[in-house]
Order: sequence, then C-alpha cells, then structure tokens
Amino acid sequence: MESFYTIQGEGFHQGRAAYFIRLGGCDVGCFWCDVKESWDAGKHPRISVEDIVARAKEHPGRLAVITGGEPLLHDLSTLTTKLKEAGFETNIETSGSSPLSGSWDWICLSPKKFKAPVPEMVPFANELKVVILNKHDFTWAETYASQVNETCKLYLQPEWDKAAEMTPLIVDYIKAHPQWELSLQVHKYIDVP
Ligand SMILES: C[S@@+](CC[C@H](N)C(=O)[O-])C[C@H]1O[C@@H](n2cnc3c(N)ncnc32)[C@H](O)[C@@H]1O
Ligand SMILES: Nc1nc2[nH]cc(C(=O)O)c2c(=O)[nH]1
Ligand code: SF4
Ligand SMILES: [Mg+2]
Repeated sequence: MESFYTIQGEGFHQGRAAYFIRLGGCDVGCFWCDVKESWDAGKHPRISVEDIVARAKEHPGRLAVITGGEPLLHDLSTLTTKLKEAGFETNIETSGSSPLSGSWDWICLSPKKFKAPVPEMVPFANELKVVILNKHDFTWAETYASQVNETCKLYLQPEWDKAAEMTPLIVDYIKAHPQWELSLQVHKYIDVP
C-alpha cells in the first residue's frame, strides 16, 4: 500500500528510525482500525520485492517494519529474506490471525477479538501489544499474556479515539499489574507518519 521512513511510534522499539512497509489487505475488520484504507489489497499498486528493498535502502536506517493491513495474509518469506540480505533487521506488526511466514528479528502480536490469532504463532511473539478500547479488553489482554513465551514483553495501548478515557484506567491497571507497560502511539502526538 505504502512505505515510509519514520520513527517507530509504538511498543518496544518506539523511538527508533524505521522503514515501514505497509502491505494491502486485511480480513480482520476492527471497527476502530486507524488504517481502513489498507483493507482492500486490490486498491493498491503491486510492487516487486526488489523495488521495495531498493527503496528501503535509500535511507540510512536498517530497521524494517512490515505492517498493513494484515501482513500475514501474504507469504513473507521472500521479502524478509531479501531485506535481511540487504542488512535489515526485520520486525512485523501483526494480529496473528493468519499463519506465520517469514524470517523475523521481532514479532509484535496484537490480538484482535474480531479474528483471533492462530494458536501456533502465539509462542513466537516477542511483544504482545493489546489495544484497549473498553474494560473487557484487559481480560482479553490477560488471555494472551498467559499464552505467550515468558520472555515476551507486555504492552497495553489505548485505542486512539478512546485514549482520553482509557489511558487513566490503563495507568491504574499497570500500577496494579506491573508486568505490563504502556505503549502510546507517539507518532500521532508528534504528527509524523
Ligand atoms: C494498523 S495495525 C496493522 C498490523 C496488524 N493488522 C495488526 O493489527 O497488528 C498496526 C498496529 O496499530 C494498532 N492499531 C490500529 N488501530 C488502532 C487504534 N485506533 N488505536 C490504537 N492502536 C491501533 C494495531 O493494534 C496494531 O498494533
Ligand atoms: N510511526 C509509526 N509507528 C508505527 N508503529 C506501528 C505502526 C503501524 O501502523 O503498524 C506505525 C505507524 O503507522 N507509524
Ligand atoms: S487487524 Fe490490524 S489492519 Fe486489520 S482491521 Fe485490525 S487493526 Fe486494522
Ligand atoms: Mg499505524
């Protein structure tokens, strides 16, 4: 769909320069999704892996973040292999709702109630990042926290339009459950892509 060089605004790698590769297509349908224009893959141009990697190499950073849409609707083996050959660290942002493919340095799993993760991929998550829209989402977050690897980092991220209401509840929750950390969508506060 698009690619852009910016800073990672969320989660463990927040603050790092990163080349984002946003792939078209999503079959999850979160009603609060902040990139609904990504859902229909047919509305976006097809670009070869070689061209994606060549464009990424125009920038000095060597962290690539594959996102979407739901990137795991695509077989990501070739893309990640070529990015690694070019010296990139490969990170993915995924709902985990389709089978895992690709070669990853970091997997950020953000499970969605609308299409739950495939159970086989959950233990591979390096980071669990749950969007909090309402109080029940804390229960949803704990359901996945109990399934990830013990080294997996745990983040709660307020849904953007509900952030004023939910962030204080998240802060209280983290104070009571300190295994969790806060993830804010910093790029939106500083108005970068
Ligand atoms: C647009 S999604 C694309 C990757 C993948 N489909 C997923 O959901 O993880 C990228 C990240 O943004 C988060 N996100 C999407 N809409 C959001 C919103 N309105 N508020 C907060 N986070 C949001 C997702 O949970 C995910 O962690
Ligand atoms: N700066 C910035 N950081 C991000 N982290 C995850 C994003 C995503 O949409 O996957 C994202 C994004 O869209 N922009
Ligand atoms: S899974 Fe990700 S891209 Fe798909 S609708 Fe949900 S937040 Fe948006
Ligand atoms: Mg985003």
